[in-house]
Amino acid sequence: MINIIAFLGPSGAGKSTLQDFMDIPPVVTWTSRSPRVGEVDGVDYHFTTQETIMRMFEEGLLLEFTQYNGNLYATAAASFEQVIRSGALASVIVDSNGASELRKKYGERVLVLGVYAPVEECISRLQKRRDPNALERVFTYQEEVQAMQKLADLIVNNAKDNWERSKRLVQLFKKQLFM
Ligand SMILES: Nc1ncnc2c1ncn2[C@@H]1O[C@H](COP(=O)(O)OP(=O)(O)OP(=O)(O)O)[C@@H](O)[C@H]1O
Ligand SMILES: Nc1nc2c(ncn2[C@@H]2O[C@H](COP(=O)(O)O)[C@@H](O)[C@H]2O)c(=O)[nH]1
Repeated sequence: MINIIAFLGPSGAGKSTLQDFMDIPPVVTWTSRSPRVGEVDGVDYHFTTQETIMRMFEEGLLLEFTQYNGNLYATAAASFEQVIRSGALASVIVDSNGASELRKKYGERVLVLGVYAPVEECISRLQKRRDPNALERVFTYQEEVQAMQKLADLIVNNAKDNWERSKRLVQLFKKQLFM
């Protein structure tokens, strides 16, 4: 039985877009980065400080945490315990560290959904988003795609001319989960 869909892939590939489209309740993770325009605390992330995340780690409250682009990102263990206990289905966006830890802890209950797009498209999407770290974010593109290829159970090519197929694939996949 699958309880957790973990979206994995390089920055700008379209993980959040496909997560929204799939419409499976998200697990809200923690970050020390500042909110982007339009992001809401408790919805997009629990926005907090590095110190709070480190304290949560010391108190054993985290399943894992990672550093990305100068900020910390963390998943709280309790969010997943609740999903597993209730037999619900939830989705989360993580990097390869998060995906590995989820897999280690919950095995077959986790499905890793890889999302990628060509690097030049990722750059232009991040620039359109006015991301101040657009180029830094794609420095690690190659290694993130390699990690995704190793860890993902299913990979979606989310290039712009493939959008209709990406949507169809995640829709079909969601249907399967409820059958
Ligand atoms: N198939 C697509 N074609 C064109 N634009 C797309 C496509 N998918 C997503 N986008 C756009 O690309 C931008 C980045 O998408 P999104 O935020 O979903 O990426 P992400 O993988 O979650 O990125 P990050 O890890 O940096 O948060 C958004 O503006 C989104 O609307
Ligand atoms: N290991 C974890 N990685 C996470 C978590 N939450 C997000 N992420 C990763 O960070 C990037 C960047 O996110 P952004 O919102 O600043 O664009 C994201 O793509 C994920 O790969 C987490 O809790 N743990």
